[in-house]
Amino acid sequence: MVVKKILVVTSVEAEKIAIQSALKDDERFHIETIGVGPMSASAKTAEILSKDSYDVVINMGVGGGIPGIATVGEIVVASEIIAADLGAESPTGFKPIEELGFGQSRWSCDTTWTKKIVAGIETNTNVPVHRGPILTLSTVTGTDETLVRLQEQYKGAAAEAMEGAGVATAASLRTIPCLEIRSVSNLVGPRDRGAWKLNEALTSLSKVSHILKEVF
Ligand SMILES: O=C(O)c1cccc(C(=O)CC[C@H]2O[C@@H](n3cnc4c(=O)[nH]cnc43)[C@H](O)[C@@H]2O)c1
Repeated sequence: MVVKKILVVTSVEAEKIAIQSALKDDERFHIETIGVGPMSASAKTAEILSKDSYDVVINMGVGGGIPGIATVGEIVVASEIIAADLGAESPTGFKPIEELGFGQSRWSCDTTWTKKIVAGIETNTNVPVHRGPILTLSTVTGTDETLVRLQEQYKGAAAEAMEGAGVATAASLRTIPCLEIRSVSNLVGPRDRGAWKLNEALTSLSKVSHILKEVF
């Protein structure tokens, strides 16, 4: 597939600036901010996609790493994007939206592209990289209890963030493939906002953005 136009969406301006510095000399990339959380992400991505045509949408930004899998400064490339809190609680556990018969909570990310991105990062940077499911949540996880529940529910999940499933929803309505790449700013678990390493994560994000020019 010839990729002529790529939409990269981030939550906030700092993420956009980190990525733009790496991609500014490649006109195929268009970078926009879409706000924090799945609702804003979905609505704003849908609006952008209604105005121009794109071959692929990539949600990039900082995220929480699942302990034991991905740590601060490392990169996670989504194999799958999962709306982790979309469903219903029940006395026997969480039921995803598919089980309720109302829609979709999982979007697969193109294997060829994601493996090429991982290989490119491994070959050309010193930034450790993982490929695995990335969870989307409306609420940032802030307790060990929630972390353990998510780890049991979504075995192998590598990171969590707040926008991927919203972006994937908007992209899939136009049958445009969607990818998600997160740079880990903090570990998922008990809330410790002071421990978030935003600068470190933004530096890694900028480093790995260069790879996208080779992959597409
Ligand atoms: O101070 C807080 O506890 C807090 C609550 C909600 C949002 C924030 C933000 O700073 C925005 C989060 C922003 O960054 C992504 N992100 C980064 N780490 C995580 C995480 O561990 N879990 C979920 N999202 C995370 C997220 O995608 C947002 O765009 C702070």
